[in-house]
Amino acid sequence: MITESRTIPVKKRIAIVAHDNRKPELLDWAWANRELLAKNELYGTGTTGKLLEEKLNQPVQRLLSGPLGGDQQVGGMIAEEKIDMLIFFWDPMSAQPHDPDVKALLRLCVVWNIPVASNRASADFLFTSPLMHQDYTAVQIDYSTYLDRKF
Ligand SMILES: O=C(CO)COP(=O)(O)O
Repeated sequence: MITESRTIPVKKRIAIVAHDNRKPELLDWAWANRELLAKNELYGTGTTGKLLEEKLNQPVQRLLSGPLGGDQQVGGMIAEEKIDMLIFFWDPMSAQPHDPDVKALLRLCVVWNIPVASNRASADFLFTSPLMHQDYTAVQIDYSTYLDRKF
């Protein structure tokens, strides 16, 4: 099943996303981790990206706002192997109008074996991993057998 691998470089391309109720928590976490964030390449959905850029005084490549397609853009970039890691503080207490997009993004992270943090503790564990400071070979599962079914 495992057919390929890809190298996640030292300088990681990190997508950062937060729903509105969790933006303060994300910004707190980002400030506490600003030194390591500065060594990596950041991408963000519209509003999250703007707030991060202001808070960190570091460039963040901004995509569309989540409900307007930003989550789907991040998912597309994951499928094109342009994102290495996702920090996504999603809201467990409120329904989102673009819930299918949120689910699709989280699904693609599993498909492409992308490390994901959805809360502060998991983000801390990722960011204190020695793998943050070295190349990492991530295996890639070959899901094509799922698609080869004969009907
Ligand atoms: O809705 C989002 C993720 O699902 C985030 O979008 P914004 O960063 O534009 O608020």
